[in-house]
Amino acid sequence: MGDWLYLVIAIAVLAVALVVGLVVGRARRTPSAPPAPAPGLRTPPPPPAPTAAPTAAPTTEAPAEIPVEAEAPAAPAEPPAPALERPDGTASRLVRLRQRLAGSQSGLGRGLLALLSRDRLDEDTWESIEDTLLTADVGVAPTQELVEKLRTRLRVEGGEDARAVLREELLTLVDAGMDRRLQVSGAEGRPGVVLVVGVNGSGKTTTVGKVSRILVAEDRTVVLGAADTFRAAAVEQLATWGERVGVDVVRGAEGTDPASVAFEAVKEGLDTGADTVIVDTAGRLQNKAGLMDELGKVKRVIEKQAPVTEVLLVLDATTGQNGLIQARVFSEVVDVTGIVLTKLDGSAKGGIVVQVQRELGVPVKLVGLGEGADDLAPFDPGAFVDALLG
Ligand SMILES: Nc1nc2c(ncn2[C@@H]2O[C@H](COP(=O)(O)OP(=O)(O)OP(=O)(O)O)[C@@H](O)[C@H]2O)c(=O)[nH]1
Repeated sequence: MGDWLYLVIAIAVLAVALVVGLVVGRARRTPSAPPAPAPGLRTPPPPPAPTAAPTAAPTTEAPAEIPVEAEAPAAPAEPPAPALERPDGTASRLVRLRQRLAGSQSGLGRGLLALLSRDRLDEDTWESIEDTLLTADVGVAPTQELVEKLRTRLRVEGGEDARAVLREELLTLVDAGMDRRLQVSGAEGRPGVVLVVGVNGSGKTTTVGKVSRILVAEDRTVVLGAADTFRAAAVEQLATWGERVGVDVVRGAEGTDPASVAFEAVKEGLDTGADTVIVDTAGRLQNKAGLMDELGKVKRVIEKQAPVTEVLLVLDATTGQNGLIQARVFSEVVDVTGIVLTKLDGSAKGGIVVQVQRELGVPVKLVGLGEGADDLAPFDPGAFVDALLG
């Protein structure tokens, strides 16, 4: 009986120990509840449960197909459309370019004023005045005229206001009365057509691009015709000018007949109701007959659809007498209606304005004053003479 009692007690103790052990073990495995967040604080969302990395089962079978969505490469993002440039408006352009003009031309006026302000205007001084004018490319006849007038006026009126007298006479020489407006509008619902001519390297293509920016700044719609098909780079250059301001450029492959490109450009201008079509041309000056053939044909073909409203001759101001000879040839081949004098920023020879107007009887309408996209300004005689006088 005593043995049985010991056995029952031992079994009971064991059973209790087993139950206690089980309860403690479960309590350790059960995570405790997170503490309640303090009032006013936001608990960050729990991090996403990590997904198990797919384990590639070593198998000889073909790999299971991966869902298309997961496998398909992301669609290539559309390249962002290039932002269109907003060209300089006329007012800010003029202020900036006047300063540049003054910087390049002030030597001539300052030189003349220094000579005219001498106490005694002897023959040597007048000779120096003539030399200064000739060096600035004013030309022989205009120089003689100016010197004669200055001599007379200063003798009669005295030399107190030499600057005012010189300003007036220079203005007369530059001919402030000429009509310098660009004819960029057509009639009867047709676009204005501007034909741009000149020898290679004078700045034709650049001028076409710059003029288109002036028109875009005035909210006009423009089409460009890259009829300088002689040089592929010129076509590319014009395409870039057009892209920058969102202007359509009609182009042909290298060697295409320039007249057909000009025709297509004007046709597009008509079809789209553009305000102005500007046609760049190749200026090969191989011989006058060839040039006449080429430009004559371009003009004739354009005029089947709309009259040419402006023929701009582009001249490089740094080429002096050479530029004048070219100007003469072009004006015999086409009816030039306006001159664009480029690279005036790189030349102190602003006097070329006077000579070229005299030679051709056509006004300088625009001046190029740098390689920047908006470095082209309408020619303003008053501002020009003021720039000369410094
Ligand atoms: N400094 C200065 N450079 C200019 C000006 N106008 C044009 N140029 C530069 O002159 C060079 C020739 O200009 P283009 O427009 O290619 O000349 P182009 O007459 O069209 O010549 P082709 O395309 O060969 O027919 C370029 O490097 C222009 O940046 C200007 O007013 N000032």
